[in-house]
Amino acid sequence: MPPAIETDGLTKRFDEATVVSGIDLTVPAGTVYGFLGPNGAGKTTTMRMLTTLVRPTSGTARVAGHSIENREAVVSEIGFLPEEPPLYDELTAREQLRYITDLRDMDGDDRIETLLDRLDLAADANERVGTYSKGMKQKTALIQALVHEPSVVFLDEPTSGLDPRAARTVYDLIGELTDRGATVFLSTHILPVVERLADTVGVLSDGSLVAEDSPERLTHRAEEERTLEDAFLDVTSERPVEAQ
Ligand SMILES: Nc1ncnc2c1ncn2[C@@H]1O[C@H](COP(=O)(O)OP(=O)(O)OP(=O)(O)O)[C@@H](O)[C@H]1O
Repeated sequence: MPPAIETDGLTKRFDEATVVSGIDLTVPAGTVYGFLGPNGAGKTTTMRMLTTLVRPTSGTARVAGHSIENREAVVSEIGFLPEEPPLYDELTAREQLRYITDLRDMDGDDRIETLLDRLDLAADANERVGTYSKGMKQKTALIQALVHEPSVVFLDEPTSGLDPRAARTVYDLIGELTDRGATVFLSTHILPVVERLADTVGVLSDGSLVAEDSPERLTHRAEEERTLEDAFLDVTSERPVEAQ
């Protein structure tokens, strides 16, 4: 089976600034890739290239077997929960989600109801999105990213604004996605979650991939027992953590 995501020298420059610099990464199908990096490292820009929202300056990538040049083919295979999800304030959650399944020309009503139930949003799903709390909007956007059962899912801080119960449901959903063979590209600053869920962790710093390994190997690289947070601080700093 071809990798779910494969990049070759993926690079993005904005004017003079290189914000993503020659990234080579491979994500096998059916796995969770934890994508870490300090603020401004280039994670969102990388995700925007992989989801065809921004064109790379150079380099290439394939997602779900399609070149990212082929926007329509990639978009048909992926789900994306961006940092600032696109929702229509004047629609209800149910209308918003039906709009998405209609756009994708699918009969998704059962799946919409199942996900609304799972995320405890069913009772409010006929209220307008504009009246929702941050967490309720996040739940709506998350369902929007998953409703069409995509084979590759990009999640940018999926539990942002969610209460602990809803966050737990999201982690369960991520596990269910990979159980059925889907791939999850997960960007978050919540390192214990990455430690628990990710098969592979990639750390981006100043636009470059500075470390890539399993969470276990990243945390056991040094002699003594470390957390993923220690490893993260180490590979994203000029000096090793121990020397500070
Ligand atoms: N459209 C743009 N024009 C110019 N610079 C941009 C643009 N988009 C992003 N950048 C710059 O690219 C760099 C990387 O931004 P990006 O949003 O990809 O980082 P990030 O790793 O997602 O950060 P965070 O963890 O804070 O969300 C930043 O310096 C940002 O200012």
